[in-house]
Amino acid sequence: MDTTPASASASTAASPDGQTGQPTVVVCMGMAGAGKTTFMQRIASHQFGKKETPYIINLDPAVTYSPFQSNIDIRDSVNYKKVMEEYNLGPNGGIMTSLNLFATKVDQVLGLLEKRAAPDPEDPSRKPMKHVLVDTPGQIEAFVWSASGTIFLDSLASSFPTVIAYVVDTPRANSTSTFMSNMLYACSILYKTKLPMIIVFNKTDVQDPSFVKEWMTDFDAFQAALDKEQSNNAFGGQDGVGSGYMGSLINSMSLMLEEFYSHLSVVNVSALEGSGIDDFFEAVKEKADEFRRDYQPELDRRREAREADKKKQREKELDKMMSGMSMGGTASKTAVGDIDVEENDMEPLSPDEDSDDELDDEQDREGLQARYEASMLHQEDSVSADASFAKYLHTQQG
Ligand SMILES: Nc1nc2c(ncn2[C@@H]2O[C@H](COP(=O)(O)OP(=O)(O)OP(=O)(O)O)[C@@H](O)[C@H]2O)c(=O)[nH]1
Repeated sequence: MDTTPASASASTAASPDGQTGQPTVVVCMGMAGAGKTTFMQRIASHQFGKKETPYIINLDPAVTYSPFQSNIDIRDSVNYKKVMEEYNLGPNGGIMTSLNLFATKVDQVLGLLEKRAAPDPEDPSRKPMKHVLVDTPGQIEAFVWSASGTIFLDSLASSFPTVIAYVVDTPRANSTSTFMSNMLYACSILYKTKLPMIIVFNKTDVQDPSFVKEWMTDFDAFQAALDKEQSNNAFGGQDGVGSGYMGSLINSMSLMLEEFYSHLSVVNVSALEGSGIDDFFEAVKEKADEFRRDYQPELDRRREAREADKKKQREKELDKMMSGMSMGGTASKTAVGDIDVEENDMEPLSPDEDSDDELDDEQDREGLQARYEASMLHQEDSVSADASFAKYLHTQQG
């Protein structure tokens, strides 16, 4: 599905200071209980403390208590409990269906964001927002692997630099196997979303995070930890068979993940105590630059490819139509000619007149082709005008 909004090119628009002047969207993800909501609250209050009012979006329909006020909250539009009742769904199905229902409003969400990101003519002193913070459901799969999650992420990324903050529960990642599971999960999110990622090791007030850096940069250190766990029979299995298999699997995966690690930013924070938040925003800045440098051209390339495909398709249809017309033209001319001759009592055409007619036919064809192309162009103009108008309406409504 093409979710590229009309404003896609806005992401490269530069402000007078040479910066793009656009807010960066930070999408917080993480397994249930990793501390996403606490982290969201912490980064939001950090921004308020710097007099940089963030724009907050909550996409978790099932959250019962939110310690911060959201500018856009899925719960204002969709009643998760009613969705479960009406569609006879369990919790995960309820979240996915609520997200699907809310995805129909993605244009409105973008309209509101764009309105808020643009200067306000009525209040020229208003500071442009720097960050849009998005909270997502703890059931990551319901968001990342659902159509609606893709629609939200693609739409945001086609309008603003967008980065993923993947929050990890550090105390629960201190064994090689849980660490590896977390990293594989993060890797699959990166692979699916194709967006720059920051891994946020949270709860560092209760777990020293130094092992993280060691395991991610030093293969021997990871190997040593793995051997230690294996010798304690941490992976189970009889006569060491299970542990041997797990050990070598984790070992090969850690080699495979080396490339993944090299593309990540890693920060250690305590959402509860507030440490590491400056480092986090430094990483966001870096990743936003990376988005503009590496991801934006790819997004633009994909959009251009889609447009080239559409153009090719139109040309194909035009060719089909023209060849249909030339066949139909001959057939109908014969038929009409026959009737004309009979009904109007006209003389049959002389060979000379016939060849003149072929020439006229050719000119007609060229003229028709030109008119068709012109009308297609006009249609394109009116489509983009419609899109701009729709966008304008959204911003007016917002
Ligand atoms: N010690 C400590 N506890 C934390 C930290 N961050 C979050 N917690 C605790 O971890 C628990 C889960 O935190 P939440 O913020 O609700 O986690 P979540 O990822 O939003 O959870 P879901 O809403 O279930 O997806 C809570 O008891 C928090 O107080 C931290 O930095 N340090």
